[in-house]
Amino acid sequence: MREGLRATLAVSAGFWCALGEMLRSCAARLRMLGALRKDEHWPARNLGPALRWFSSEKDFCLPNPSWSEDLRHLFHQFMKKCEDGSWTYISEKEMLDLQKKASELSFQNVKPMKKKQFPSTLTRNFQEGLGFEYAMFYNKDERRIVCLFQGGPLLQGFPGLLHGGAIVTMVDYSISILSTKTIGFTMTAYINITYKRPIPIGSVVVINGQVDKIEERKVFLSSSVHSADEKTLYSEATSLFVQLNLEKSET
Ligand SMILES: CCCCCCCCCCCCCCCC(=O)SCCNC(=O)CCNC(=O)[C@H](O)C(C)(C)COP(=O)(O)OP(=O)(O)OC[C@H]1O[C@@H](n2cnc3c(N)ncnc32)[C@H](O)[C@@H]1OP(=O)(O)O
Repeated sequence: MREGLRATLAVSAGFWCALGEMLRSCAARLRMLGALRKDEHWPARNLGPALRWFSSEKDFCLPNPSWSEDLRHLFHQFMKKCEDGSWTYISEKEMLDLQKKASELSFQNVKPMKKKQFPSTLTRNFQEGLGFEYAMFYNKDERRIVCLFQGGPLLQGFPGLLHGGAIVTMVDYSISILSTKTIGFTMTAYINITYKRPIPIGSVVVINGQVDKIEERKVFLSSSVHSADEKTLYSEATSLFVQLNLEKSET
């Protein structure tokens, strides 16, 4: 009898503990949402207009008011490098054209997307200054890409620091454009990134990507992420991109 009572008490204590934990977690979430809603930058109330579609005409790679002095300075430096033709600026239109072409591909049983079915790429789905602010430059002869990147507050991981997933997203996106421009449409087979120093939110970093080797459909690339003054090495990555085998996948 006593054993039964003890077991019942243990079960009910466990139940109340679990319920308490659940309520505390709900309260914390509500507090967080409340705090975010008070933040004037929080876009949740305004998600509709925040979505950018394939058809967007605006060049989001050009400077906007959220860009820091460092980002503007580097952007103008690279625009100068474009004057002799060694480097070319990759406009939003060029990226969207690539994306549109990619959306028309039929491979690995994925049906081509209908026009306007999906919003723009992940890196462009944030309001100005809150997510990924970047501009890219391509050097065809050297098979290199440079991405000037300023990560906003919605990309936070540890307080005040960029999330590693956001960093690798920007690296992956930059070198995916490089490999696609080098041999045609490719997909990431692997990317191996080492995070050496944390990146503060809002700071400007320079992503350098280069093609190391091409073996038939395989493109091996390496990349680094440095501070704007090149003094700090934040991350390094090696990766393999594989050219899409469209013939194989269409069968
Ligand atoms: C569509 C792109 C648009 C880009 C335009 C840009 C702008 C606009 C869109 C923006 C887009 C951003 C995009 C970001 C980049 C992603 O985020 S891509 C998404 C993440 N990646 C994926 O989901 C890929 C999933 N994996 C796959 O689909 C397939 O495994 C792959 C990678 C396409 C390769 O498959 P496959 O064509 O059947 O090739 P397969 O015969 O298996 O392998 C070919 C060779 O590669 C080797 N290989 C394959 N995988 C591996 C591996 N993991 N490790 C080592 N070797 C490997 C094989 O051993 C083989 O070597 P060889 O025997 O020839 O020497």
